[in-house]
Amino acid sequence: MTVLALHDAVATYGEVRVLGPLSLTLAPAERVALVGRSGTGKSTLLSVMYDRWRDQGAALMPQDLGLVATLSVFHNVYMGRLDRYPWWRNLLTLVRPRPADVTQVNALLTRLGLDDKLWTPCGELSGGQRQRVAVARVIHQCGGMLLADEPVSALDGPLSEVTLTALTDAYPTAVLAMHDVDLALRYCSRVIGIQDGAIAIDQPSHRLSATDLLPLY
Ligand SMILES: Nc1ncnc2c1ncn2[C@@H]1O[C@H](COP(=O)(O)OP(=O)(O)OP(=O)(O)O)[C@@H](O)[C@H]1O
Repeated sequence: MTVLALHDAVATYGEVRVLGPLSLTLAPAERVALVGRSGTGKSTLLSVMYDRWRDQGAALMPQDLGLVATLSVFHNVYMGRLDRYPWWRNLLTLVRPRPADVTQVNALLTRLGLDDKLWTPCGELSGGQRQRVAVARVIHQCGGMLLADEPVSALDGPLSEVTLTALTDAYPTAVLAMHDVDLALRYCSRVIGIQDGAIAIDQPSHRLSATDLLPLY
């Protein structure tokens, strides 16, 4: 991956500008936390990044997860790679999953504490379980970089740590919108604080403490 850049990016809804103009660069192996008050523009910035960088391999885990409730956990995770395979392979997998795919998906689910849910429809899972399925799907996708919107907001304690470790092992280059500033400081090398659609803080994590981020909230 080369350095990625946004120059004077702007986002509007109707007549209302909610983001920018905003510029930033992202270097390979840089892990960025986006922090800031609810409604300040973090999701909007992630979607601008996804629009710009998807052709360069960016993978997105959206805040609403985008799972198919009637399909099993296996099939939802498999969907991370739908566009890699021909249509007939994907169609066959719907009816009769290949053992190699099942083994691969199951290993990921085991790491995330979900292996007993392999064939459960996603509509029958708790919020935290569904969030981990979306994490497994984006890891399975094997993109060049990760854009994730609150990937562990429904998890706590060791589960949020296990999940963030799995995500960051799979994606050395990532931008994660996070509301937990302690996790953001521990798992990310750089913190960008967003305030009213603009960058208010942009610092390496080791130079910041949770108190430094309080003015954003
Ligand atoms: N579809 C939409 N139509 C109109 N306005 C929108 C839409 N989506 C978001 N907004 C507005 O854009 C602004 C930024 O929203 P955004 O979702 O990016 O914030 P956020 O920082 O991700 O919030 P949260 O932490 O609550 O997810 C907010 O003022 C919001 O009301």
